[in-house]
Amino acid sequence: MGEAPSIVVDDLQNEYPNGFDLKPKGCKTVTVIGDKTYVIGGADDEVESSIGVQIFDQSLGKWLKPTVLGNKPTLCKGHSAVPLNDDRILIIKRGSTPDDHTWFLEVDSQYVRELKKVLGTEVVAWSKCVIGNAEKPIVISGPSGVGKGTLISMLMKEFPSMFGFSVSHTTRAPRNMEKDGVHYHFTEKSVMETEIKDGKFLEFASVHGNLYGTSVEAVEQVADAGKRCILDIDVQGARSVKASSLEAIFIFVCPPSTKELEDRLRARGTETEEQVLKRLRNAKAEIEQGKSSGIFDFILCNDKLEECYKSLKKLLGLDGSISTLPKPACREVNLPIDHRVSKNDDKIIINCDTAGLEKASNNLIVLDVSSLKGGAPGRTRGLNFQAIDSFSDGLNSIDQLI
Ligand SMILES: Nc1nc2c(ncn2[C@@H]2O[C@H](COP(=O)(O)OP(=O)(O)O)[C@@H](O)[C@H]2O)c(=O)[nH]1
Ligand SMILES: Nc1ncnc2c1ncn2[C@@H]1O[C@H](COP(=O)(O)OP(=O)(O)O)[C@@H](O)[C@H]1O
Repeated sequence: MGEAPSIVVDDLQNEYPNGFDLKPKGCKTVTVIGDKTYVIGGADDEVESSIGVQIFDQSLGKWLKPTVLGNKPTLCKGHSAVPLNDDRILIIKRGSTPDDHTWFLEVDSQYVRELKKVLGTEVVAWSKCVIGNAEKPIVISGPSGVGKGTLISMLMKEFPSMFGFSVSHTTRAPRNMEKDGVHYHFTEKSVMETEIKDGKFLEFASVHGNLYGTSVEAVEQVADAGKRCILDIDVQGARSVKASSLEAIFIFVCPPSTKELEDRLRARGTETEEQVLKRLRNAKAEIEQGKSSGIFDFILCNDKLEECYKSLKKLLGLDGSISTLPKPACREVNLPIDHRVSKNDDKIIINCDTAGLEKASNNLIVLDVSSLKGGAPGRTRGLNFQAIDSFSDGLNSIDQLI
C-alpha cells in the first residue's frame, strides 16, 4: 500500500456525491459502507499488478492503511463495485474471462473482524468467486503413521484434476524424498512466527515438537486452480479450522490397533527412535480427541488400505454416485469492457448492451447472490449465473427477469 492515496478527500466529495457506490472512474471505484469509503483500484501500489485498496474513515477524517489479505485480483481494464450486506463488496472485472470476473472484497465479515482483533489494524480480505456450488475443502487428521499421506496420494493420483493438496509450512527437517514446496514449505521458526503474527496463517500448531501451519495462500492457490483442497493437519489444527470461517468436511483416520500403528511407523523408517516413541505417545491422545471432540464428520479405520480408500471415496461421493457425473457446463461468458452494472435485491444485473456496442450475444447477465457460501480465506461459493440474450429470449425489460 502506498503511503499517499491516489485520490484526495475533496475528490471523494466533489466527484462522487453520496450514494456513488456503483460509479467507476477510470480504473477505480468508490464505495461507501457505514463510515468508511473504500477506494478500489487506481492506487499507487498497483505497480504490484494487483488491484489496490484505500480506505477513508469519515468519522476519524483520515485515510487508513489496511492489511490486505488473500490472493489479490490482477489488474484489469476497470471494474464495477457493488456493496452487499454491508460486509463485502462485489467486484466485477471488466474485459475478463469467466474464471476471473467476479471477486469479493470482504470489509466486515467474520474472518475480517477476527483478523482486525488479532492484527490491531484495519483489515480487508479478497475472496475470488466461484460460479455454482464448488465442493468444500477436506480436512484429514489422524495419528502419525496411520496412512493419511498414503490415502491422500491415492486420491490425487486417481482424480488429479479434482483435488489439490494444501502445502503446509513446517519447521521440521525434510525427509529424504521430501521436496520443498511440494510436501511442505520447510521454514525457519522465526520466519514462520513472524508470518503467523502477520495473519498469513489460517491455522498453526506445535506437533511432535515442531511448528506446522496452513497458510491462507496454500488453501487459496488450490481453490484458484479450480480444485478441491485437501488439508493434512493434526487435531489441534482441525479444531482451529472448525472454529474459522472456512467451511470444510472433517475426516479422522484411526489405526486398527496401536501395535499396527507402531509397525507402520517403524516400517516407514523415516523417524529416529526418539521421534517414533514421541509420535506413539501423542497418538493415544490424538485418537481419543479425534473420536470424542465432535470436530470430525467422519471417522475411518485404515485397516485394509484398499477398503479404507473405497470408504473414503464413498463418503466424498466418488463411488459412481451423483457427484462423479460431469457437471453441467456453465455458459462461459467473457465480460466485455463496456457494460453497466445495477443491483436489485439479490440480483446483480450486468447489461452488456450499452450504447454504441453491437448487440452482444449475451446482452444481460444476471448474478444471483442469494445463496453465497464460504468466503475469505478461500473462495466464495454459490454464486448463480444466468446469461441471457434479452432479444432472442423476448425480454424487453430487466423487470421481467426479477
Ligand atoms: N496443525 C497442523 N498440522 C499439520 C500441518 N501439516 C501437517 N500437520 C500434522 O503434523 C503431523 C506430523 O506431520 P509429519 O511430520 O509430516 O509426519 P506424519 O504424521 O508422520 O506424516 C501430522 O499429524 C500432520 O497431519 C499443518 O499445516 N497444520
Ligand atoms: N492400510 C495400510 N496397511 C498397511 N500399511 C499401510 C496402510 N496405510 C498406510 N500404510 C503404510 O504405513 C506407513 C505410514 O503411512 P503414511 O501415509 O506415511 O501415514 P501418515 O501420513 O498418516 O503419517 C507408510 O509406509 C504406508 O505405506
